[in-house]
Amino acid sequence: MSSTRKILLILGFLSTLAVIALIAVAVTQNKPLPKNIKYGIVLDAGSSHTNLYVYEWPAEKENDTGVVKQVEVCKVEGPGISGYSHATEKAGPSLAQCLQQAKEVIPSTQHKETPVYLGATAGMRLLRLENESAADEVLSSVETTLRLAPFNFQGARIITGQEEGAYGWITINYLLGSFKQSGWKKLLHSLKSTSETSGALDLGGASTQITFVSKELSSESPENQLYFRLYGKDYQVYTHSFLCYGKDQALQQKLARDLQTVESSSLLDPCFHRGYQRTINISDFFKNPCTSDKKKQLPFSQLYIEGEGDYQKCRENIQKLFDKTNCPYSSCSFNGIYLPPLQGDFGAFSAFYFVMNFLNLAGEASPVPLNKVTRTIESFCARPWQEVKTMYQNIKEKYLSEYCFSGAYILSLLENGYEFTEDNWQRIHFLGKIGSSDAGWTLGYMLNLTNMIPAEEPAVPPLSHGSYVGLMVLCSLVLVSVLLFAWLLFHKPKCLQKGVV
Ligand SMILES: O=P(O)(O)OP(=O)(O)OP(=O)(O)OC[C@H]1O[C@@H](n2cnc3c(O)ncnc32)[C@H](O)[C@@H]1O
Ligand SMILES: [Ca+2]
Repeated sequence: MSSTRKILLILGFLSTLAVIALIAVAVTQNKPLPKNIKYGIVLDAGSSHTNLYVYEWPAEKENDTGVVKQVEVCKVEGPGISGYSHATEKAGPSLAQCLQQAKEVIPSTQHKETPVYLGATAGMRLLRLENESAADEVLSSVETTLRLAPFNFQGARIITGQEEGAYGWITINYLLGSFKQSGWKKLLHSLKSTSETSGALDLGGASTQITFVSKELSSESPENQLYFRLYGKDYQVYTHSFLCYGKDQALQQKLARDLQTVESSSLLDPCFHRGYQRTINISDFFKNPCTSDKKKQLPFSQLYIEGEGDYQKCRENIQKLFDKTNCPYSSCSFNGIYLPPLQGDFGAFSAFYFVMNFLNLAGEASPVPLNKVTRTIESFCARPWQEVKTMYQNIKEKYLSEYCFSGAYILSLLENGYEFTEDNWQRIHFLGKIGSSDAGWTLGYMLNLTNMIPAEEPAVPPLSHGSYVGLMVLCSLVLVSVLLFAWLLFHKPKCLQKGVV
């Protein structure tokens, strides 16, 4: 054997060893490690009820977008916490059952390190205006209960309308993947979707929020203006929260107006179905900050409402809630509140979704045109109450009786209030969930408070560890093949030579 051949043989042998070693490394390094999962809990203490959400995410991917997902939602029995103003000590204990459920979902070893936040919205904002000490007592009752739970209590507070709007916007854009990342992921994402963010429309029981990125956002109204730097990109966001314009309080406002002109204790209401009857207690009616400016002495203590089922009249009636007379800015929504030109797509959730979904108008596949939406709500309102009740026996009477009003109110708010038109109506997407997570402010709130959304893009190598090792193995294989080929070519072994038997 010549010495060159010997060297080549040794080289070949060493290369084979190197390849085996590389493959072994690649296999062992990429063995799935036991997952390190983190959890977080947020309680959404809304005006109509409280929801407890449990979120989870892989610890090592904390700063990526779209990794946090909702794994549990628990609806607290009974009213929202503001409904305990006459028995404030009961507000905290009402949360016990959902906290128990969270204890069962989250492994007990993780309880102590799991943060729990409670954010209260418009119901508590109203109670604070009406009776500040009752609001404080409700908050301290829920704080006591949350501190007794085995989790890491991080606060119970009333969030502002601005926060509610902003966190709703962050939630949906985080879940939709609108906050892009660098490198390969960015490239992959840009093939799938546009890099624009979506606006957020939230309709609660007591307030409603509109939030979207606006290029034309001037400094006309600084309180409606927010700046975010997320994953290395700047966002100029417009937001406004209308207190008393959630769907329950809007109905109260409408009734307060109707009460100004009634002559007897009965009222024919076009926003309820024909044959529907409801009685309203007048004594507490004007204590509510949403109706107190319409306070009136009435010669009766109860109001008897009878449905009329007339959509057009109902719309005209509701329209009066939106005062379009004064606008101190270049453009306004209503009540003299600044609104820049509407821009981009919108995700509309909570009651926007509940109502449109019930009426089969959420258009999950493709948006339903505005004229069809109007026609559907009009004919729903015209149906007699007995027929509606028989058809939907499993739906709570409170919800069922108000879908006509709610449908008309949603159209009024969007068309008269924000001035959506036939054209940009199609850019509103009614959504309840995105993936497994509910659309709402809670996820954005937790992402912010746990610092999971960095201002700058996290510095990530373009290749993951696995891809790096894989590429190394591939290159080595190519190298060895080339060596082997070269050796076969120049030193044809005897066994491959023609004529050898
Ligand atoms: O944001 P705030 O104003 O504090 O209120 P909330 O958080 O309690 O409000 P939700 O979005 O939970 O609900 C909005 C409204 O929709 C009602 N609602 C909830 N689920 C519903 C359903 O399935 N069908 C119809 N209405 C529903 C609820 O009673 C409220 O009046
Ligand atoms: Ca809400």
